[in-house]
Amino acid sequence: MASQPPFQENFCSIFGSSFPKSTSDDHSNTNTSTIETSGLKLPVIDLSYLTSGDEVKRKRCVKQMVSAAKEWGFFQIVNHGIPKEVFDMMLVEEKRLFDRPFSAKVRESFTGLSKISYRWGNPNASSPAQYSFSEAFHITLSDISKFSDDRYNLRTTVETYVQEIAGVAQMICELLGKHVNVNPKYFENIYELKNSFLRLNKYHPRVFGSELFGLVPHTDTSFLTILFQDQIEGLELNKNGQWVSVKPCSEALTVNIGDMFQAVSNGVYQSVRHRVISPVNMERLSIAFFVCPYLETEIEASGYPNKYRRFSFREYKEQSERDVKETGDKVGLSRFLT
Ligand SMILES: O=C(O)CCC(=O)C(=O)O
Ligand SMILES: [Fe+2]
Repeated sequence: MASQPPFQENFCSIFGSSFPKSTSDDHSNTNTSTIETSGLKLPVIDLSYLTSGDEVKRKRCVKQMVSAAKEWGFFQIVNHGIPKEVFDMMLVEEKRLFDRPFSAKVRESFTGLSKISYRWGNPNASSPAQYSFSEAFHITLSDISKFSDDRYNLRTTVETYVQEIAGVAQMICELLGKHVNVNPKYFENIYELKNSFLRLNKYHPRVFGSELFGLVPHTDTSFLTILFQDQIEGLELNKNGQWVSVKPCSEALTVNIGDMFQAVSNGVYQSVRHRVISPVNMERLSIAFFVCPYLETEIEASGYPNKYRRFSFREYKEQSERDVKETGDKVGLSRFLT
């Protein structure tokens, strides 16, 4: 039984059978050409300096991270301390999950997850450039204990993964937050933030030779996102209007600032738009961990004058969902300016 969602049929039923030559066709106002990172180098931060006992090196490491969060909104981390087996096991489980028949993946209560945890394509797309050729599972931390089917160690593998990645996220959030006087209450115990979630992404090879989006350009709604990916490229971030490709590196995790961190840092740290270009002739897998507050958490900027008005995370999410439904795109923080 087929595991792949019926992307082509779905795309053609929405937009007709004419595929765009490339997604850039629909972005006439923006510069969509990608440049290599050779000239512009995404910062790589060696986290071992944080615990080496050398205060000068520790400070330099924090400074690098702070600069990257301000200038790029993205950086890669190496020597983060998570054993390789944790990622290997997680990839095995991710593959297994996506390899299930499509009919099982869309079925309610599959593995104890709710129906909305599985997503594919983009039901809100109003143009080809808003369509994502990928499928994903959203697993909130509060869902993990509900996994009914642990035949393949899915629950234990995901629990271990989240524990490890939440530890790294905790350290980064605290360091970045402290530097710009963000209220530490936001990052008190990240592993307990049950609204945080994992998003398992599977990108399908491009069809009809067209350059299409695996994931349409977006910013993350989280405080912080930590991404693990296989060795297939495709992720691009926008720096000063240009798309810069992020080179896969087996030892590195990619970290990015989300909208909530931009808000609480009063715009000092940048939540940057990024996208995934569909791979050629092969599949691509990634796992993103999103640190999110509870729905009722009040998000307050910490600066003078405040750039953003106070809002709850629920308000932000509901507004974004409405905007996506109406326009195919999230308007984001610009709606919450003072
Ligand atoms: O798969 C990737 O490289 C990026 C994933 C991403 O941006 C997301 O899930 O929000
Ligand atoms: Fe993202």
